[in-house]
Amino acid sequence: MNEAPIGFIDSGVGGLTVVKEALRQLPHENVVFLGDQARLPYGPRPAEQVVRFTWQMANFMRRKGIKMLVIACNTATAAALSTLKAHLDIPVVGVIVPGSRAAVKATQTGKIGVIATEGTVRSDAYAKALHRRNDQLAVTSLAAPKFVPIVESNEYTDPIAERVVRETLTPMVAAGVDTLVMGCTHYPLLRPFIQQTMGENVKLIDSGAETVSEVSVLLDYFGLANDQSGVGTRAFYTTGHPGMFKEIAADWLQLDDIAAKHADISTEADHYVEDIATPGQTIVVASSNKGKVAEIAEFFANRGVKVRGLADFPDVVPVDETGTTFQENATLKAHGYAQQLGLPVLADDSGLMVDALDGAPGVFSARYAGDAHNDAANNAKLLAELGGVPAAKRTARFRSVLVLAHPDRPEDDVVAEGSVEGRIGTLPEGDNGFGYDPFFFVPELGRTLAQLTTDEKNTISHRGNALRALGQKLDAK
Ligand SMILES: O=P(O)(O)OP(=O)(O)OP(=O)(O)OC[C@H]1O[C@@H](n2cnc3c(O)ncnc32)[C@H](O)[C@@H]1O
Ligand SMILES: [Mg+2]
Repeated sequence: MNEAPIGFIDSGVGGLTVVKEALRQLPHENVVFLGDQARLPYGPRPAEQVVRFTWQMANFMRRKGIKMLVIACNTATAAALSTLKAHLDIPVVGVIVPGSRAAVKATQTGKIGVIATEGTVRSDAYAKALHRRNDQLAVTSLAAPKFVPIVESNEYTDPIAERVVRETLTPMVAAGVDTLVMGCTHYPLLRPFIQQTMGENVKLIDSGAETVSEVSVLLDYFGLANDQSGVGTRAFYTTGHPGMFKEIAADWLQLDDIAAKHADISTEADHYVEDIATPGQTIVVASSNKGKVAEIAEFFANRGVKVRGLADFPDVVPVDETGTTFQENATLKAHGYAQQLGLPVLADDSGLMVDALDGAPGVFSARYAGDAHNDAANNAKLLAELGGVPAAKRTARFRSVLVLAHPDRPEDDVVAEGSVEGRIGTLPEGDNGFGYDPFFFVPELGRTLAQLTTDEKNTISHRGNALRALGQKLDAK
């Protein structure tokens, strides 16, 4: 029995048509889905770029500890399946072969139609796969570039969708096929209009649904099935906005409690990398600041890595921050604790730099008012120092420098930094975060850092930016 999840990746929500089928055919399996909505459509993009985007999705999924990867996207299958299969040591399944196999089985007249994105049509992947099975088949391929945007904008039941489908499929109707492959996982959402246009006698092939039957066979073949009783876990990620994603997902999957999360995959390697941090791995963060540890833990949770703070090591001797720069202090902390614990350690030294105060409190941010970590006293002192300074002159930034140190390779530090620009307010706003967050106003968001969730704060904060930079450096190593 294997409890690891199956990963499904797509350029957008289309892959959900495959997930829907997986939930029906394989209810015990744990499922992770990622849609790259921020960069769709994939169809018109050059194949070389689709390969890079697909690797970023695959590397994100590897961090989730998946046991099998399903490329629930025809464009990505056509461009990237062979390279992913060649490098990954888990089974990788694309949607084109299962779709072709079903079409060969279904046709009576040998006339098969394929509708797909420009990229898939250009690759000729379906015609090749069909002809490999039977070179007598007459295959008509047609690009339907307008279908994906209609589905992604949640207009797939509108009259306008019906008109677009009718107009696009005119040449396909004229071709007189008896079987039509929906060669893009978005298209099954338009199925009623496609069937109506093609006529009741034309058999529609849902490549995604066929793929799940293949997944099911492979799970048994490789002994990877999950026999747990009850329904498996489902995790949904989108690189776009979770709001619209949830609407379509809830409608299509008929689930009302969909928790969709934003995923940032821009820092994932766009090629094969060997050392992906895998679930179960633990990182020790050299900090006794709970807020800081929570933010770093949230960042790594998205990558399946567990974070432990110094609170988990009560016997450790505190390391003094005697440096004059963030980097010196972060280095002192990372090495001091790595030596004591004999484990790789990540340290953050960070602080607030206010322009009107010549960069203060800077490295002294934690102990600005004297006692270390008295947030209320630090904030009171900050306000007093800025008394009378007008809003426009209250510009400031947070900076974070991260140092990752290895106990046995002290010369091998990985250093990364990040910052975020903002303005110091006059009244505290919000209850989240820590330190100076309630006074740190981010103009683009119209909110303070204390009004954001941990996840939201990480997407823009100095620490989030530093963590993403660190991830990139580790992947490049
Ligand atoms: O040294 P460790 O144990 O990691 O915890 P610390 O809080 O002492 O951490 P620093 O020495 O790096 O001091 C950073 C201080 O800067 C401020 N600060 C840093 N990042 C912040 C953030 O994201 N939000 C609000 N204040 C922050 C806050 O006052 C922190 O105590
Ligand atoms: Mg400190």
